[in-house]
Amino acid sequence: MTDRKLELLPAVDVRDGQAVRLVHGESGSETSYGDPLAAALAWQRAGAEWLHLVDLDAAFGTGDNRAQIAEVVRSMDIKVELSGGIRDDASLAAALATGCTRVNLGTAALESPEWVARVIAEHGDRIAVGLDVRGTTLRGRGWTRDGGDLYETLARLDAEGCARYVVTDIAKDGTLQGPNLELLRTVCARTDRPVVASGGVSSLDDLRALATLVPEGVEGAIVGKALYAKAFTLEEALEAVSA
Ligand SMILES: O=C(O)c1ccccc1N[C@@H]1O[C@H](COP(=O)(O)O)[C@@H](O)[C@H]1O
Repeated sequence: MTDRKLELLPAVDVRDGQAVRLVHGESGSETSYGDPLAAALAWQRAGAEWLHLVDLDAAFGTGDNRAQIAEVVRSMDIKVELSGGIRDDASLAAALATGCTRVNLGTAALESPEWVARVIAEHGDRIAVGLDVRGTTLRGRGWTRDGGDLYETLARLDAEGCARYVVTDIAKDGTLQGPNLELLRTVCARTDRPVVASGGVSSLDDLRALATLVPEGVEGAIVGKALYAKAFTLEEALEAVSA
C-alpha cells in the first residue's frame, strides 16, 4: 500500500485567447469559459497544487497563444504542466522559459523520436510525454493523425528514460463518461514511470476510483469539463482524494 494521494491537475485549455473545453478533442466542439488567467487563478485559489495548461491553437497548428500562456504561468504560484505545440528546440526553449514545472510533448514523441530522446536526456523530469490514444493507436497533430502503437512507443520512451506519461483516452475526453481505468491499469503494468490520467472524469467517484490506482502508478488526474460544468468543486475534489 501507499499513502501517496492522487494529485489533481485542473485544466485550462486555451483556444483563440479563451479558456475552452472540447469534446473528443475535436476542433469546432469548443465551449468557451472566458479568460484563461481568471480560470487559472480560480483553480489556484481553490487549492490546486498543479495547473494543466494547454495551447490548443499550437496543438492544432492554427496559431498560438504563447504570450498569453506565458503570462498565465508567470501569474501562478503553483506548479504548471504546459503543453501544445512543443515540437522543436525553439518551442521547447520558449515553453521552459515561462517557468513552468514541466512540459508535455505529444506530436513530437511520434514524429521526432531522436529529438525527443535528446531532450529527455537534457531535461529529465521537466519533460513528460502525452500519450493521446484512440484504442491503442496514438494520435498527434491535434489528434487528427495516427502516430503508431501505444505500447511500442511506451517501450521506446521508457528505454530513453522518459520520466512520466500523461495518458489521454480521446474517446473519453470532454465527455463526462468516466475515465478509462482499464487503459490506465494496462499502461501502469507496462511501465514503472508515473502516469497522469486524462479524459472522462465526471464525478467524485471517478476521482476515488483513480485514487485506488495510485499504488499501480497513477500519480495524478487532469480534471477539465467536470469542473467547468460544476459537477463538483475543486475543493470537493481535493477533499475526495485527500485520504
Ligand atoms: O487537450 C485537448 O483537448 C487536446 C485536443 C487536441 C489536441 C491536443 C490536446 N491537448 C494536449 O496537447 C498536447 C499535444 O500537443 P502537441 O501534439 O505536442 O502539439 C498534449 O498534451 C495533448 O494532451
